[in-house]
Amino acid sequence: MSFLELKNVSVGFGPPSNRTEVLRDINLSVKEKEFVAIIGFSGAGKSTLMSLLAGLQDPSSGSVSMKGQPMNGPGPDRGLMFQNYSLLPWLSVFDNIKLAVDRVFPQLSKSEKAEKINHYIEMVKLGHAPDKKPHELSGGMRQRASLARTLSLDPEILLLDEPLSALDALTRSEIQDQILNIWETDKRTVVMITNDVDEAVLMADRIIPLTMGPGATLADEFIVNMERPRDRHTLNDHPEFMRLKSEITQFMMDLNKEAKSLKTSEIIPMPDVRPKDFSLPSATPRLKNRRPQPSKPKSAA
Ligand SMILES: Nc1ncnc2c1ncn2[C@@H]1O[C@H](COP(=O)(O)OP(=O)(O)OP(=O)(O)O)[C@@H](O)[C@H]1O
Repeated sequence: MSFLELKNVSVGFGPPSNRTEVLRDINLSVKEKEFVAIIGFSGAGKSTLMSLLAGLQDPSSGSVSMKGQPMNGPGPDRGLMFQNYSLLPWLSVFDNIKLAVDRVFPQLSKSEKAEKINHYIEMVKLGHAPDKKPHELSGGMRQRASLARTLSLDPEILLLDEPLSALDALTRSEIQDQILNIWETDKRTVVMITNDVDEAVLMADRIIPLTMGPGATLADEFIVNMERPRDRHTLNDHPEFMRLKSEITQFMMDLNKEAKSLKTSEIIPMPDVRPKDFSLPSATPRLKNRRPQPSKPKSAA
């Protein structure tokens, strides 16, 4: 049985007379403890797909299920992490996480909650900053606080929606390593959306491209057959990394080219309409009068 499953799912927005089908005929089956990356271009429908997996969006047709049960709205068993950190600005790192822990684990004592919160703060290496407010943190630290909050809910599946795309390359690598460490130690199921081929190959077991929208669907998957833990320092020389990177990049470029050629073939022929001449007969002399006219040379008497 699949842990998470989408069957023939389509999602459309707008009234029937002006409907846009964003996702069409999506089939996805994620196994428990698997790390799946979905890669796609901006605007393809990646966030819509993530909202479906989180239970924030209902499919227009088809079914979404987790552990064999139909998905009914969002729940703490699915930990969602976005590109924007969504921390409450007036609360410290500790209190931002506490807010979530209070909600999901009301039965825990105060000290049990504090232990749990501190455990995840340490895990994401923010042990020096539990009392800091979001505006006192760097982007990477905010994203780590957001990761700690997501993890503190003990979700069965982590849904990561381009969580690192706003970060600089070094911070991004650091948090990638932390996510991988957590995934390797805790062995949770992860679905991550990214637009970065290197990131997908470094982290995932399988990479599934999302085609260009409207009517985006999942293309054939690429299996990442590389031993773990993967060493980012030697990755660029790994033949499997090089092969996958080149094949996936080529596939995505072909998707882009195909989408562009579809768009240009959709040009609607327009009637040959010429604009009417609205100029006033008096306009030219009036304009002329604004400029000082050069005085005419006096003719010799
Ligand atoms: N609630 C909505 N109502 C109408 N259209 C929507 C809605 N949500 C998304 N869309 C449209 O669906 C398409 C896909 O949006 P989505 O945010 O899923 O793309 P994306 O791949 O995540 O983009 P990006 O990478 O730029 O965030 C867009 O054209 C968007 O305008």
